[in-house]
Amino acid sequence: MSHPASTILSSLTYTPKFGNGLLICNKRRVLSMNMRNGNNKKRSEVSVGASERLYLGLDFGTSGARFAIVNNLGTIQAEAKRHYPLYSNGESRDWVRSWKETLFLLLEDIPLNIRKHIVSISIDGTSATTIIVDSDTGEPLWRPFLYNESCPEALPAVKSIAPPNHTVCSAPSTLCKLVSWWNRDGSNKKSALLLHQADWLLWLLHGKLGVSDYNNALKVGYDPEVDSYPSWLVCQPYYNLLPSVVAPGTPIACLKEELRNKFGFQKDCVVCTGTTDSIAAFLAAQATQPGEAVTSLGSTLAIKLLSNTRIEDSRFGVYSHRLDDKWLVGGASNTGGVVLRQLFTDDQLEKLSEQIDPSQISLLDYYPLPKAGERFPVADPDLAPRLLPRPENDVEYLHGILESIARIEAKGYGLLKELGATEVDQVFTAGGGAKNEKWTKIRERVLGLPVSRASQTEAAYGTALLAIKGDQQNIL
Ligand SMILES: Nc1ncnc2c1ncn2[C@@H]1O[C@H](COP(=O)(O)OP(=O)(O)O)[C@@H](O)[C@H]1O
Ligand SMILES: O=C(CO)[C@H](O)[C@H](O)COP(=O)(O)O
Repeated sequence: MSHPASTILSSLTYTPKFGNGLLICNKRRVLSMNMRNGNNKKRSEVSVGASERLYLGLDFGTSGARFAIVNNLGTIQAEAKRHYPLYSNGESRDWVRSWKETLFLLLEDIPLNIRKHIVSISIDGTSATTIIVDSDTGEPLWRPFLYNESCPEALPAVKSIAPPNHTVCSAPSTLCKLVSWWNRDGSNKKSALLLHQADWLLWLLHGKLGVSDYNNALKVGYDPEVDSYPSWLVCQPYYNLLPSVVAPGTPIACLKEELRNKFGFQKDCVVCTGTTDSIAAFLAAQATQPGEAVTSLGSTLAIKLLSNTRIEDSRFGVYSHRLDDKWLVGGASNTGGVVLRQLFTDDQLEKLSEQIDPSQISLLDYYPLPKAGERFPVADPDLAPRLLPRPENDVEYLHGILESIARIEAKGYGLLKELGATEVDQVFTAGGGAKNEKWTKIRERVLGLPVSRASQTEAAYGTALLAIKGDQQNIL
């Protein structure tokens, strides 16, 4: 069974290069948009060949969503990103409304002369972000469980049915979220269905309810090695809530007619299953050899190491996603950019980072977390943040935080080696932190490995590769 994007990666003969012209608009409109053409000059309108086929990848990350549009050579034609609008639903945030609005705003942001050339669409979302919906209408029955939300009260029940140290045996797992909802009084168990964030957003486009991919379904218990749910899960009373599962980048249906007519997409534009955001980042980096790894430095720190061996150990938050005949071994920490954003603006990060000497070891020893709770390389829902003592000098403070996050990254890769994964020999960086060259140097020193910025740092690019794969399957 091959991972859909791996054959795409091998067939890409063109390493896309692009300029960096940005069109910054006000908040209500697109946050930024790049439009390219083959020779990389930024244009207000990209000229598209009359018969050119374009591919749309949408990344729904932690802090915002982006799209990348590529041609069949992987050349970027357009990109844009938006922060999520803030809506509240009583005392909690209305994430579902934010995600849905952002999806259709991003579709509107695509220039019309590009939209009509898009023949395939895919979406990635944050892993284990879970929505329980009405199986008839697709409308959410409850608020979503976010990727980093823990349901420790469900852990004993999950541990009682799953094999020891299975991926689902961790409080933030999708299965713990499902069991937590199932055990709530008043849950409408009769017509309920579990979807992941990417599945639900894709359903808005194709209208076929109840389909997921084997990356998103990993943390509810799906086994990508045998391509089925395990028997210990099939016999559970909530089994019928689980979505059907296919490979990422599998065409599900054509874009709904009402959307085709509203936005001016191609008549036969297909909508394909997606993946998770850190796998999309791995696909974007186009790492193909065992030992190569991608660290996603987004709001969170997620590491993915291409390994010949599959490793699973929920005691440390380690699990493996399937990629072709190999495994993406890794985990996701709650540390990362979200802590930086709590303390500094992006401009401050840039100016303070310029003053850091990455060759100097920081003696400040922090564990930067946005709040209590860690998933990997320590799986502890009660682990407290450690960000004190704060020095007078913010350059010194930021240096200590960046170095402490690098130490967490190093601990993660060291743990994968101890557990038997292929040893890491090169790290590519994706996500917002990839632009910080001083941080890259600190990480090289702490990891003792070559660290570089991935050729494509946006997960949306990896998801656009899945859309290419879906178009090539011609199965609709
Ligand atoms: N120069 C920088 N150095 C380090 N981190 C940065 C820098 N600029 C932005 N970031 C961080 O990048 C993160 C956003 O990255 P992104 O990949 O968009 O996140 P996500 O997809 O998880 O929402 C923010 O948390 C921000 O703090
Ligand atoms: O941290 C996250 C959100 O950004 C996700 O948990 C991240 O996607 C890691 O999960 P996976 O390894 O399943 O992709």
